[in-house]
Amino acid sequence: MKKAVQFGAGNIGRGFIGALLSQSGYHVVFADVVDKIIDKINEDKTYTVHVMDVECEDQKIENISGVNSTKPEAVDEIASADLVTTAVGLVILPRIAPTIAAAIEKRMADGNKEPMNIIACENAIRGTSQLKKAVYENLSEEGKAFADEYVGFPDCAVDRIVPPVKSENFIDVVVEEYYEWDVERASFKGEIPEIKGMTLVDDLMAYIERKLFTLNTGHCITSYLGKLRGFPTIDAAIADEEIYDIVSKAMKESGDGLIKKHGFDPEKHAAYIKKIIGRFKNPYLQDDVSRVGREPLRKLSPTDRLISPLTTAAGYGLPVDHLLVGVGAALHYDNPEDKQSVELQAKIKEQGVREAAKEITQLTDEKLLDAIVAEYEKLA
Ligand SMILES: NC(=O)C1=CN([C@@H]2O[C@H](COP(=O)(O)OP(=O)(O)OC[C@H]3O[C@@H](n4cnc5c(N)ncnc54)[C@H](O)[C@@H]3O)[C@@H](O)[C@H]2O)C=CC1
Ligand SMILES: O=P(O)(O)OC[C@H]1O[C@](O)(CO)[C@@H](O)[C@@H]1O
Repeated sequence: MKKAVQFGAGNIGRGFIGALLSQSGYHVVFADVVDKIIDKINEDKTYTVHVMDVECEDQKIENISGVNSTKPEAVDEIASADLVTTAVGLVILPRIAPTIAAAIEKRMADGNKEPMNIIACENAIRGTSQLKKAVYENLSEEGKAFADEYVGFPDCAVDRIVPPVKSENFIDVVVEEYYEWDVERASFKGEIPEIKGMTLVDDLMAYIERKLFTLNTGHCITSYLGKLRGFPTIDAAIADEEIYDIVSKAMKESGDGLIKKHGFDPEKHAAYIKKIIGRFKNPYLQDDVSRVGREPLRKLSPTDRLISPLTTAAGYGLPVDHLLVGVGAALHYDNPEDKQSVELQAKIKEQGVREAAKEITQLTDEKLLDAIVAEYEKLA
């Protein structure tokens, strides 16, 4: 049986990627830092994915085990794996890189020339490439040459909404029915693995931007406006007519930029937006606005879901009024439990909103910055 190591036994690890791999005939080793989860996986050897949507279904996930990712056993598991996937969060990738590098060195020492592929399933532009860079920083020169030949690093886009939902068994997960996992065909080494639900694509950047700058753009604007108006969850926020109006128009503005940039079909893109807003309304997910808005500094960075669509659309001379409202709302995000939100609010207090926004977004267009400040002030 083929073996996959899934770094991160969290929502996406258990509710999406690990589940698909197990359903595709892999033994899945979950590598995490939380022993409680690892121990439970090893004890039960199964958990349930509750698909809760228009149609509901329970899926039993089997052929699984767990390992603490910081222990030497994790290196051994990777050294004998066919596939490694991650869903740990972008900031964690550099922390798992030394373990992956050690496993590649071990494969080389063992003379194991079977190809292995590593895919980072994170919300980011080319997350796998970022992981590869960190792994190579930890490899010897021989290790790098070995990895060049036998280790593939395909980038991907991942789309499934999996919020943490309390259930009787804490390793069970609640997911929406929809999922999309687009992986760059050209970067695989060896035979491309057959995985149910994985779509091979050639123009990955278009897929990443389509997902990140449609779903994630609309989702985070819903969360920031929802938080400002006291809505606890995404479905409650999107039910507010004004929020719905701003979010759908912001997604359209982002979409118009994407259509110009990637040549998407406008009708199909409008249908894609409509489908996503329908997903935000799923009442079973009870998705907390603070989860979706988490880490606002990352979300306000130049290449992420708020600023990149803004600069793309503005670059084509297209309207960006509702994206600007989204940025203004994000700057208001105030959650004492979120380190980045605390840092954001401290920066605004210290430097004023214009200077803080300029530093965080790295925008140089003075008119856009003026408009962001105006939206921020309107929302105050
Ligand atoms: N939850 C969602 O709906 C979606 C999340 N994503 C992305 O997937 C990634 C994971 O998100 P979630 O699953 O929601 O987060 P999560 O917080 O539920 O899971 C992350 C897991 O990584 C583990 N972890 C932390 N440090 C680790 C380390 N050094 N080694 C191994 N495991 C470690 C944590 O203990 C946790 O179990 C993020 O990049 C997120 O942006 C992408 C699409 C959907
Ligand atoms: O995981 P991030 O990047 O913090 O953002 C949360 C977003 O990711 C998702 O979990 C899935 O794409 C969305 O639910 C949400 O828009």
